[in-house]
Amino acid sequence: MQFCQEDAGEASPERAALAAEQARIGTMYERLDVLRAHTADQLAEVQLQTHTGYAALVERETRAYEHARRRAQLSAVEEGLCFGRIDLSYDDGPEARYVGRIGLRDTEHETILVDWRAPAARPFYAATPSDPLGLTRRRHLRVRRRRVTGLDDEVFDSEGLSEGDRRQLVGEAALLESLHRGRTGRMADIVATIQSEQDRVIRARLAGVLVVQGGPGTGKTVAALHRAAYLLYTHRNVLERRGALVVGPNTAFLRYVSDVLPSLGETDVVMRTLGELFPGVEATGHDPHATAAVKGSPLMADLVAAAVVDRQRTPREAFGSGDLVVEVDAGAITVPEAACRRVLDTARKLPLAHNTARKYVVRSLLSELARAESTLLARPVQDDDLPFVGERLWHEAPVRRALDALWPDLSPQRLIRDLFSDPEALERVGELVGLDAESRAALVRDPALPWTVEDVPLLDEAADVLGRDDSDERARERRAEENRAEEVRFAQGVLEFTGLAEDEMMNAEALADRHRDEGPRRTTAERAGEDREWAYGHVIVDEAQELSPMAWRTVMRRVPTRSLTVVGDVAQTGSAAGTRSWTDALEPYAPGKVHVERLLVNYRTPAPIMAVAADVLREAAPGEEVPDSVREEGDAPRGVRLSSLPDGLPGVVAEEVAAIGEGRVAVVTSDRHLAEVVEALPRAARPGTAGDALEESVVVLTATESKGLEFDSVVVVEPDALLAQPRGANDLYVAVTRATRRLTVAHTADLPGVLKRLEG
Ligand SMILES: Nc1ncnc2c1ncn2[C@@H]1O[C@H](COP(=O)(O)OP(=O)(O)OP(=O)(O)O)[C@@H](O)[C@H]1O
Repeated sequence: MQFCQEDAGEASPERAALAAEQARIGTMYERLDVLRAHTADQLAEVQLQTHTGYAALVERETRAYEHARRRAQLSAVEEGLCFGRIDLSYDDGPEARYVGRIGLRDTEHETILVDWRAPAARPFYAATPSDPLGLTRRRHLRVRRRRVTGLDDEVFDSEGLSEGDRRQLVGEAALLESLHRGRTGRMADIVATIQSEQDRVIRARLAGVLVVQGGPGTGKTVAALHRAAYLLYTHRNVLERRGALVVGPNTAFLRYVSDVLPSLGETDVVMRTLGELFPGVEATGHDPHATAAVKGSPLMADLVAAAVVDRQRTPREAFGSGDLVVEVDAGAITVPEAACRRVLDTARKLPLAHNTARKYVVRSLLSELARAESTLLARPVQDDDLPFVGERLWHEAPVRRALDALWPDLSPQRLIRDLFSDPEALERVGELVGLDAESRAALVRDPALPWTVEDVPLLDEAADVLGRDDSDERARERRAEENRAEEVRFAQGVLEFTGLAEDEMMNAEALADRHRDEGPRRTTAERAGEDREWAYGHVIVDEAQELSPMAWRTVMRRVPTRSLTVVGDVAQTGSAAGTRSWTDALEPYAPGKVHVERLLVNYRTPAPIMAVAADVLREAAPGEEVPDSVREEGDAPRGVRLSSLPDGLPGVVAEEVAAIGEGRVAVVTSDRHLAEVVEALPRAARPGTAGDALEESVVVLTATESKGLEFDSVVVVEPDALLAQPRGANDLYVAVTRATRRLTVAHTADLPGVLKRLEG
């Protein structure tokens, strides 16, 4: 049942209902205005405080931080502050509960608006006719600029409604209205129209690995982002300290989804592509399919470990002589082979990473060299003095060079660059771990080339095996830890003294953390983003089917608690070493703790386009189900035969631009035709160039780049070339499922069999 301002008659009950809701909504906005003014006053007042001393400073900074955050939150909720109402029936009478972006209380502390993430709001999303959760009615409110423009009611009246399907949509009219809106190049939040199957995903418990598997357009991404907002709200204490990380396939995608969390009032989340997970490297390019397949394979972990051992050499391996002979100022000094071997064997057995064990190697060999020098000079030296003599020798270049050749200080970049640019080393190390000649050849690269996305997990693996000589740092940390308990006690005192503890603005641990070395200005997200070893409280991985076994190792290092949301569709896997089975990929990391939820309804693509997609899916992933489209009706997809791309494509694209009006068109092509398509459409945008390509009216993308995105109209170019790519059927499936309204397939050759439906 649905009504809006325009169709409400003079004194109709509908008009009365609108007026009543308008009054309620008006009260909420009045309250919002009061709170905003109050928060602005509080912030100004805090900023003017001039008391000195640590407690006053802490109080000022904590209050300023929280007031500023509250102010940002209050200003982000202006549009769509309240979007729903649920009516519940209790023995002692009915209750009407309003649901919105944030919670609000009136001056009497009575709740006038429930935060959408709060347990009290759950029935709004989760109730179905077969399980109404105590609701008699659910109402969606359409509000524009503080004015109630329409209502959409569902009555959960057991007398009047038949047993419904559990998957029945909630608020169908509100949902369809939001789905019909033109695309803007940025994903919007769906807080007003979350569906019950999505709500289960959003509110699932924090612990363990939640996999959200679903076909294209089933709302996996948007549900995962709402889950992040929900978790940050519900588990603020844990997540504020450890932070949350969202991993997406590329920067265009991250930009596409970047408005969702701020619109839900959450800004403190780290968003990274896989190519950015290793601080200091920003990889965007990909390796060719064959190389990517090798680099993603779990054998690479063995290869990296073996490459490190390969750099730990005896004098014979490094210089061709059994003894270590070094030319120093005093003359040639010699450490016998047996002594060298003893030091190196011991170092290899130490339970230490390579760079940490180096300290032992260097110290021990310097002592041996010091002894050798004293023999050469016939000047006996006491054992106690060896370190000093060694220290002096360390300043002689030949000594450093010799020790570096035996056990070098290695950065991950140096290890991988040296290995991949040295076919002999690759052969030596590769053979040890069982890597065949073809795979070894695929790894050889020019050291001057930039890192690829597929290199990043290898660098991360190397960093793990190499370790860092962080003994100074650790000594500092030990001292800091000793102070920490004291600081937490002190912070607790400050919180109690200032009354901040009662306001629940902050806990003592978080306050103590904030005032440690780094000072209060850096947010958790900033600190986490720069630290490779940061352990996040929760990690969300989107388009997760693209992750190789090596990439999973990288992600898992960032979340030792294994609290993850993994979002993807194994039918869309395009990358060479991508995931085919969630269980195989994830169970080893969290045995018994992997839970798969399936989303089955497609909110993006109308049924006529999904019929085309279904034919492609049978080829790409036989046995996988095509999700049901919410929208039955839609423009018929079409095939257009062109004499050539330059002659025909601009006309097809112009027709699409005209057909969709304000919306966005994507031209999706194979890697092979990319340059030709770009040339044929000189005014179309490309990702990675200035500005936001997705906000332009026409953008050209490869199938890989189009993953996770959506457009009002999609023109797929030369489908046979897409099919000919490795995992080409998956790529074509991705391409044809990006459209929200129109799909055109432009081709110069015959249409491939899977698209025969478009002939005629
Ligand atoms: N409950 C909902 N209300 C309104 N819009 C929705 C809802 N669920 C999903 N959508 C919309 O459907 C579209 C597809 O959602 P999303 O991109 O999250 O799907 P996906 O499953 O991640 O797709 P893909 O696998 O193709 O990347 C988006 O525009 C999203 O806003």
